[in-house]
Amino acid sequence: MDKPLAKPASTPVKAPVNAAVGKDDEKYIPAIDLGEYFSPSTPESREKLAQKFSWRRGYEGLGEQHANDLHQTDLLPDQKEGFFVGKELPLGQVGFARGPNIWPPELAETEFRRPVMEYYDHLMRLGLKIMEVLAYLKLLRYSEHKFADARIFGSVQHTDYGGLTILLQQPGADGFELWHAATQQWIELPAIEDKFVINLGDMVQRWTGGLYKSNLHRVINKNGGERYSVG
Ligand SMILES: O=C(O)CCC(=O)C(=O)O
Ligand SMILES: [Fe+2]
Repeated sequence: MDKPLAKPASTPVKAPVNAAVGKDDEKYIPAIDLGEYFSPSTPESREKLAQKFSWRRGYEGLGEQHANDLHQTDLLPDQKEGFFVGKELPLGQVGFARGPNIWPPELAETEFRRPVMEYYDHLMRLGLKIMEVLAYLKLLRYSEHKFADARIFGSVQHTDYGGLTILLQQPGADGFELWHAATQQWIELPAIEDKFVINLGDMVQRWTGGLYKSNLHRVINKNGGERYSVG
């Protein structure tokens, strides 16, 4: 059970995070002084934190976010600023928003960095709980491919609509094919023992602004028998 991180009553909280996550009977309220964070001592100290990094951590300035509304295109930039935090990672990571956090140097470790990361860890655990509700496992059996109709496949070409598909295929039971857009051809992916095929779905493609692709794939079971997979 996590301990609430509430500050002692004697400490003034200028702008507490307005979020509490119910966990059984307890509430987890991070004691993060946002007022302190958003009032840097000098504009230069704020500038040092700005999100000029490719991994998009740190400060995002007032008016930098400009959402688009398809029905009303004359809307102006948002009047909010933000601070983006993620898992603490070394430099040089491949992928979306992955790298070290950019912390405000003028705020004490115990006042800002530690409660922010503790709340981040708490939300990660909550996220996993929510994923338990959304995630499912499917056990698949494919018929042998002996169809005259060219429109019939074990699994017709598609992209996965969700987040992540983790596929375990029976060794030797090939049949998974991946569309390689650059060469405009299907690539056969052999089923290898102890190896997963990870498919990213449409939601991840949208989420990462297209950096990670929801790739087209299909299954043709030419193995001369049934084919099993689990995902
Ligand atoms: O069975 C396989 O190898 C692929 C299954 C698949 O593409 C899916 O379930 O979305
Ligand atoms: Fe799929």
